[in-house]
Amino acid sequence: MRRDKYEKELLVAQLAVQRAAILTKRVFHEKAKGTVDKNDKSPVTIGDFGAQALIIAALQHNFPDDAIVAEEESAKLREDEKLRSTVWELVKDTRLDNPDAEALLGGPIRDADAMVELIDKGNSPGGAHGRIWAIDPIDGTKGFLRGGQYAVCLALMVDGDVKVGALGCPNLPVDDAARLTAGIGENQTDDDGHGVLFSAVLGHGATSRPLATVSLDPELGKPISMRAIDDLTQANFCESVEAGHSSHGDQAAISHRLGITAPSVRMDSQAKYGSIARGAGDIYLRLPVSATYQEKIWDHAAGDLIVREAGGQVTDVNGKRLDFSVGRTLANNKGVVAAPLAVHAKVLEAVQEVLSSKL
Ligand SMILES: Nc1ncnc2c1ncn2[C@@H]1O[C@H](COP(=O)(O)O)[C@@H](O)[C@H]1OP(=O)(O)O
Ligand SMILES: [Mg+2]
Ligand SMILES: [Mg+2]
Ligand SMILES: [Mg+2]
Repeated sequence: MRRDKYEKELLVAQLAVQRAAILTKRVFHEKAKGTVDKNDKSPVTIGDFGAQALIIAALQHNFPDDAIVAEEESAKLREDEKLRSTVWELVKDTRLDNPDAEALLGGPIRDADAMVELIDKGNSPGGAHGRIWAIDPIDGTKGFLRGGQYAVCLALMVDGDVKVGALGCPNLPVDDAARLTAGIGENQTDDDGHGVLFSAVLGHGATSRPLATVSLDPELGKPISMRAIDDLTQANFCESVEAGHSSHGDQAAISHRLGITAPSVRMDSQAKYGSIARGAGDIYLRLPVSATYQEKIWDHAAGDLIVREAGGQVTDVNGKRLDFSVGRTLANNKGVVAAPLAVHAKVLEAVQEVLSSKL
């Protein structure tokens, strides 16, 4: 079956993520310099709002009829004049160092009022109909603050199915061959050799390219694929840093059951999906810690597609594909199990054995 290549959507998504990541990197460095408060939540707040505004501006310019589900809303900015002007100062001079690319995204936002309004365009309830973009302007808040991993995430869903995904990971190595190491979740840098942009279009594979390379050529990326692994004992698995986001205990039991000897690699954000998609790691486990938490679509949409297009399978703990068609959350799913297609069933079996042994 011939599938739509979504060329313009992919290009706009890539450039929008690249532009937003310029802003998040500036915020990170200004935090380090003490220009923004290091100790409260303000760096991430500034980065979240600024990145979301820039991405929505690009989407509205190119696809004005599309709906948007984004993580943040503008209430805090409307009531805090100082925060609003801090964010605006950053947004107003964040641009791509490529005039054609910048023009494609619609150029600068008009003023601070327009910026605040753009942020609120991300309030769609989501659902199973039409074109809906999902945005997480900074995924992995804690990683961003720690100087570990975070991601700028954007995906397009059409009738509830993810068609296009882009993930900007400023602190991951550019080199696809760099295996995950224990220290990747902290004290990373976005200097030379770091910053990668993963993307995928349904039916057309997944790619990676340097986050810093701004180009109007959507074909610039190198194809990525998961590592072929038949001996699961040699697998390398990754999980959240935060014990409150997924069950480290269950994940350790699953990995033990699979005979995996390497310790887990802990890192924040959808950088985990990108990392396994390019074979830097093999398995991503996200076992629920709470019976009530519903995963958000913007935390998974891009990563789910990128892993599947790289030869992986992504399901929940019951073996169901992630269902992006039911609103702003993955209300029909529990947890995430992502692994190369050939071994996913085996991993899922271990997941279910561990979970049923707890009942
Ligand atoms: N109680 C929770 N359980 C699972 N995920 C959570 C929870 N609270 C927040 N998150 C979100 O989980 C994602 C991070 O997951 P990870 O631990 O894999 O890095 C983030 O999107 C974070 O939001 P945020 O986007 O604000 O950082
Ligand atoms: Mg998130
Ligand atoms: Mg976020
Ligand atoms: Mg958040």
